[in-house]
Order: sequence, then structure tokens, then C-alpha cells
Amino acid sequence: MSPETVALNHYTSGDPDAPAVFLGASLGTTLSMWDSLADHLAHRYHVVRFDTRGHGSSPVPPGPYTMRALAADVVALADELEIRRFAYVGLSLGGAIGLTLAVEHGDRLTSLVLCCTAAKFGDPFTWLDRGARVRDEGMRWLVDATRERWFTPEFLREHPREADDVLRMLGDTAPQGYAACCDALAAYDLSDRLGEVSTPTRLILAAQDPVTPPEAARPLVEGIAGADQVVIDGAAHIANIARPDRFNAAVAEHLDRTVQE
Ligand SMILES: O=C(O)CCC(=O)CC(=O)O
Repeated sequence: MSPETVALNHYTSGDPDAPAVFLGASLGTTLSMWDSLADHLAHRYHVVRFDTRGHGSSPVPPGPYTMRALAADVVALADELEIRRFAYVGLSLGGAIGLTLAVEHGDRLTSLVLCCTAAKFGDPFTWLDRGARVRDEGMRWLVDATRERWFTPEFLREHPREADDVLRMLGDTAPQGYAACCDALAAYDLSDRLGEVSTPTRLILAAQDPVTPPEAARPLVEGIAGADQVVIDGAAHIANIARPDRFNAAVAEHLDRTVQE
């Protein structure tokens, strides 16, 4: 492992001899956010879920982090598992890691699904401010501020316990790790490199996502050759939890079409 990478906490399921699929979570969540998708894919794939650096049970080295380092951690994990090529599914921060893998390590990818994400996440200063406040005050204020960005009012009303389970991951995230990933999001901008992506790519977007609305992902759809998109209705930012039926089917359909045995 190169000195800049960290050993990511991970969990594997499915047949180790089947094609590999890595699942990258959103900022402030853990590999548990992927339980439903992992179950859905495990009959056909070797599924590798991991906690991003600074999250869950992965190490929390001092920040700032860069998106390139977060992507290098994933490549190091693949090397550790002796997996040369793999498909990658990532949501939001996990999607930014996926796009970075596609431009920096495209030879390692078989297929890519980018969910509720963007080539650039708005104004860098909002991420630096958020990171600074988390370093000063911890996570509690952010949980309250996040609820309605992650879930629609209908989902919060009908599935309050499921929403709380995901928001608990945010509250339990190490503030230093979260803030260091905010630094990575502040500096991240692959808008000018989309033409370098040669991996078959699907975008999965959520119609009610206020963080990365479908308009924010338009540059990805237009800039990545051959990319297609699926827009899921009835979901905000964490679309895989809100609409697992539509989400899991959209991921599996793309992987089944693009990943060769
Ligand atoms: O979800 C992510 O990975 C990054 C965007 C984010 O943090 C959403 C939010 O504003 O809570």
C-alpha cells in the first residue's frame, strides 16, 4: 500500500469469483447505507462495501483530504483484495470518488454508476465553512440541518425510523473526518475532465434532491460519452434509502448490461 493511502474498513458479500462491484457511500454515512443494494446484487456479484476515510470504522487521519486520496484508498483496497478490475457505484461524495477513479484509474473500472452527485459541488466556501463549524461544534447541529435535504417530507412522515437510522450515522461520524472530507469536496472540480471518462456510465438522480438536483448533473450526462440517466421520483438526496425498488433496479440493469463475466 502506498504511504498516502489508508486501509479502509470494508465488508464483502456474494461470490468472491464473480465480477466485483464496489459501493461508495455519501458524506456522513457508513457502508451500512448500502445494505439493501448489496443484498440485491449479491446473487451475481462480489460486492465490496467500504467506509470512506474519516467515516465509520475506517481510520481518521488528520485532514485535509483530497478526492484523489479518497480514490487512491479504494484502489489500495482493490489491490489488497487482489481485484484488478471492478464496477463502482457511488452516491454523492461516493460518486465524486467514482468520477475521480474514472479519470485517474479508468483502467481499473468495468462500469460506473454515479448517483445524486456532480462534477463540482457548488461554492467551495460553503464546504469550508461547514467543515470549520463541524470542527468547532461537532455533528449535532448538522443532523438537524440535514434531515430535509436527505429525505422528502413524505418519507420523513411515513418512515421516521429509517430516516433516523441514516441520520444517526451522520451524528456518529468523527467531526475531524467529516470536516476533512468537506475540504476534499471544496477543492473537487472535474468539470473539465469529463471527456476523459471511457467507462460505461449511468447517472441515477432524484427528482426532489435539493443538494444535487438533476440540473446539477446535466454536465455529467452531456460530458461523459455514452452516459445515460435515470431520474427517480419521490426521493431527495439519499435516494437509495427512499426508493430502493427503483434505485436497485436501475443499478442492476446498468451493471448487468455493461459488466462482462
Ligand atoms: O452527501 C454527500 O456526500 C455530499 C453532499 C452532502 O453532504 C449533502 C448535505 O448537504 O448534507
